[in-house]
Order: sequence, then C-alpha cells, then structure tokens
Amino acid sequence: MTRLIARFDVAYPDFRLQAELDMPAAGILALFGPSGSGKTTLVRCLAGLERAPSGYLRLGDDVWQDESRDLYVPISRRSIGYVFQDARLFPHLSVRSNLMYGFHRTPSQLRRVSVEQVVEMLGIESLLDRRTHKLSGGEQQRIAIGRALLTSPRLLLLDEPLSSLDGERKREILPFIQRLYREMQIPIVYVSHSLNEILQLAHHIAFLRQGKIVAVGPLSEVFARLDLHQALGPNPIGGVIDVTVAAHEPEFGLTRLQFNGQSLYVPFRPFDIGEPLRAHILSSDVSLMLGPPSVDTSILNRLEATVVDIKEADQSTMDVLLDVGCPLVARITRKSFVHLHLKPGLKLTAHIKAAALVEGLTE
Ligand SMILES: Nc1ncnc2c1ncn2[C@@H]1O[C@H](COP(=O)(O)OP(=O)(O)OP(=O)(O)O)[C@@H](O)[C@H]1O
Repeated sequence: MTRLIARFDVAYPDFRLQAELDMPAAGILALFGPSGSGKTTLVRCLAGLERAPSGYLRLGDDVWQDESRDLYVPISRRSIGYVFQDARLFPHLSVRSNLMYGFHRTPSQLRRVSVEQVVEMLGIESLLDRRTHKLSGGEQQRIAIGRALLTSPRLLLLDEPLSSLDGERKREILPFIQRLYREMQIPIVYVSHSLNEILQLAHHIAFLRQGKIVAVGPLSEVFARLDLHQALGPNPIGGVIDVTVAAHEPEFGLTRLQFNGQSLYVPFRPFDIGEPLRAHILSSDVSLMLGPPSVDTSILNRLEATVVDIKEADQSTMDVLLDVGCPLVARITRKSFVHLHLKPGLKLTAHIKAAALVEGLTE
C-alpha cells in the first residue's frame, strides 16, 4: 500500500514543529490539536509552501523533498490539491472557469478526474454559470474543492475547510467530503479542531501538541490512549466503535447495533440492516459493575469487558481502559476504583449510559 512518509523540523522564533509521519496514504487523516499546535505549519510543509530545512517527504514512489540530496519539488509539480479555510476563488471568473483553471493546469496525460464527475459528485451543476462572489460560503467551498480535484491530485489537503461556515452549511458539505474519499480514493489530510467533524470523517488521526505529533493511528486507538486522555478535554471520548445495524425494535423505539459479538442500543433510526455506522461513547458515560452482564438491570447497554490498564485522571477520578472487543475508556471515581479492586485482567461489565451515532460514516 502507498505510504506517506514525512519528517519536518521547522523553527520559528516562538515555535518549533518537529513532526514525523509514516502511514498508509489511504482514507482521511485528520490533523487534530489545539490552536497553535502546528497543524497548518505541517500542512504547509506537506504542500511545499513551507520549506523545512532538513525535511523529507515521500508519497509512494514520489519523493517531493529530501534535503539530504538537496531535493525540493515545488508545489506546482507535487500533484497536491490544497483547499484553504476561505475558498480563495477567482472573483472575476464564473464557477465553470474556476473549475477549468484546475483542469487546464494539469497535462492531459495526467488527468484522472473528469469535469462531469466532479460536477456530479459535488452537486454543483446548477452553479456552473454563476459568478463566485454571489455564492454561499458552503457553495464556494464546494467549488474550491472541485477546482483542487480537477488537478487530479495524488494527495488532497483540506485546511479547516469548514471553519468559516455556519452549522447548517457544515452539515451540507460534510457528505461531499465523505464522497470524495469513497468515490475518488484520493488520500486526504484534513485539518480541524472540531472533534465532531473528525468523528464524522476521519479514518486516522494525528494528534498534535506544541509542534509534535503525540499520537497517530486509527481513531479508536488514539482515543484509547490513557496518557492523552486529560489532553483530549474535560469529558473525552472513551470509545469510537465501528458498528453495523443488527435489528430494529420499533415497538420500543430502539435500533440494535452490533460489533465483535456485542450489542449496543440507540434510539430508533430507520437505517438499513447491515449498514456500517460509527458510534462514539464519552468516557464519563461508561460505568463498571463486577461480574458478567446481568439482565436484572434497567440499563440496556451492557458490554462484557476486561480491564486492560488504569491511570489516574485527577485527584478524584481514574481512567480505566477496557477491552470490549475494541478499546473503551471508562472514567470513574477514585472511590469506586478502590471499592471495586480494579486491576488489569479483571473481567466485568461495562454499562453504557449513552452512545451517540455519527451519521453517514464511510465504511
Ligand atoms: N511564518 C511564521 N513565522 C513565525 N511564527 C509562525 C509562522 N507561522 C506560524 N507561526 C507560529 O507557529 C505556531 C503554530 O501555528 P499553526 O498555524 O501551524 O498552528 P495551528 O495548529 O494550525 O493553529 P490554528 O488551529 O489556530 O490554525 C503559532 O504559534 C504561530 O504563531
């Protein structure tokens, strides 16, 4: 499988990025981290807008930067599509001309994406003859993505493409980004500090703090890192679980999801049976009970669990990493931890107070 390998060390007067990536170039990689952690700097290095003095960058067989050989391929020859926070369309051109700009820049023998394909995928047929300054923010971003796609990029960089949009426009554009990956199979690096966007879109996540990638991998693994749990926020996600729809129980207003032989109930939604979805669970919504799952409880979501690891969260709470067929973190009080005599290897039951579904997720 094609890999993306990058090593950058960039020093500004008050900031240093020291980032290393070596991962499959497939699906959507989210760069996530607090403001000022270096996400944009990293993307600029990937794009070739920022030249890291001793940098190295390779996508598959293409080496775009290797300073040990004084090799630095400029952005115009990197086969990279870059979409910024603001769409940066050409205001004097129509939508069609903005799109064709990207298309014509690419030599015909390298074109792998057709105008018709992009227009259909982004739902922009009716906009083609419009001027760009009259378009809504969401429409403008779709055109910007289309223009980038029509350069037939081997890598698409989306730097907070939704941050200037309101909630409704965000919801409008997210499915198009999901389609990008599904239908075009172009690896995407997606910068965001919105956890919600990342849960909806990402297959992998790189978590940045103070210029360093402190964790990278599939979402379920990164959110299970106890050493990062405090850094992930006051009420962090304890589990990201890929599930399929198993059954509906409309008489109870419930839909049953399954994963690795376990079940999770969520409020009824008319999904197709077998449809892949993603659920996420806050670590504060997981409580623990000694012994195997019992039916004598009002709690519907009871998962068989094994304690894997335990870490102090703060003075009064502990994070407990569980194996429920996938990683899941429970945040419990220190008092309960002492009372239950928790230790690695202990088998018990995890009660899930609430599980939320992430809509329209890619498989
Ligand atoms: N050209 C530059 N010269 C000096 N400092 C810079 C330059 N570009 C970025 N920085 C600094 O580097 C740090 C990281 O910035 P960067 O934009 O990469 O962070 P970010 O994680 O993308 O932040 P945000 O989420 O707010 O966009 C910041 O402190 C910023 O001020």
